[in-house]
Amino acid sequence: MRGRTALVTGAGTGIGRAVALRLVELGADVVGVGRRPERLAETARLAGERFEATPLDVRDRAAAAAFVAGLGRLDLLVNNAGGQFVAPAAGISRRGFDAVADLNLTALAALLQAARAGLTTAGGRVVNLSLSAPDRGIAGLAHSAAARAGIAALTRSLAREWPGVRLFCLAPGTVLTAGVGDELPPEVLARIVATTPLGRDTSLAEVAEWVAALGSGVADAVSGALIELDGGSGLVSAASLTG
Ligand SMILES: CCCCC/C=C/C(=O)SCCNC(=O)CCNC(=O)[C@H](O)C(C)(C)COP(=O)(O)OP(=O)(O)OC[C@H]1O[C@@H](n2cnc3c(N)ncnc32)[C@H](O)[C@@H]1OP(=O)(O)O
Ligand SMILES: NC(=O)C1=CN([C@@H]2O[C@H](COP(=O)(O)OP(=O)(O)OC[C@H]3O[C@@H](n4cnc5c(N)ncnc54)[C@H](OP(=O)(O)O)[C@@H]3O)[C@@H](O)[C@H]2O)C=CC1
Repeated sequence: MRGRTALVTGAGTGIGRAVALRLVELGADVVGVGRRPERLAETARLAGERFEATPLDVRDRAAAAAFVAGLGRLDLLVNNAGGQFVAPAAGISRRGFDAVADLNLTALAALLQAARAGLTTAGGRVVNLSLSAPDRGIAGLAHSAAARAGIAALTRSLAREWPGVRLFCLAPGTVLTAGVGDELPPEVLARIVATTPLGRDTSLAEVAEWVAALGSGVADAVSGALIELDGGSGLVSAASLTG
């Protein structure tokens, strides 16, 4: 990855931080964004001088577009920033649905649009983070599942439209980050992991390694693919977070 520039959204915590650190380790120059400067500063401390942090809310269209345009050539874009709240569909208000759809799909699409010129110039690669089995439905995450299924469709569509740019949709199952721990009680996480065919979660290091591999060109014969990094959980039955 030496000599290549990568942009990682949500680089201050969890998966985003692990991805940023792995890319730096492999020689890339990494730009990391997120809303909380103190979280990004911690990633910067761990990563060293080839990591540059910029506080940015990806939902702020004007700021995000200006920032991405300023980067110029872009070899790798990792759209990792995302999240949601768990609620039955009947308990999700219009604002709640819009907030989750915007963060996880519409803002991501806008960032891709802004990055198109830089990615095309570089013959770049894109890894869009999603969730395992969104197209099979997730009880308790109707808004997020809809948005994440949209990411897979967006990834395929752009793979058809943007010649020379490779796009991947990487969909982890359960990755035991602090973020997921804040959203889901341990018993729910344990139940999901236990019903996974491989009987295990997906580690941060595994997600980071997949992003690095896809970003480095190992899968250059592929574009538009949905890769479910979930121990097979999506094959058995779609998850239910409501019991
Ligand atoms: C097999 C699958 C396993 C699952 C694996 C998933 C893992 C992960 O995703 S790990 C990442 C964990 N972190 C997160 O998910 C982030 C946590 N969530 C948030 O940061 C926020 O909820 C948000 C960014 C998604 C939305 O924030 P914001 O735009 O600031 O929204 P507001 O607080 O202003 O609220 C807007 C709207 O939404 C309603 N709302 C918020 N929380 C809930 C809730 N728990 N239940 C129902 N509704 C909620 C809120 O009330 C507002 O609506 P109105 O009241 O109508 O104004
Ligand atoms: N952990 C898991 O089991 C799974 C996670 N995922 C997805 O992987 C991604 C990372 O998850 P994980 O690391 O576990 O969770 P985190 O909550 O730790 O990561 C989310 C990151 O996104 C950033 N972020 C959120 N909103 C914005 C915004 N508006 N602008 C810029 N950055 C933002 C957050 O930083 P800040 O708040 O400072 O802005 C944070 O660094 C998410 O998209 C998540 O949904 C998918 C499947 C499973």
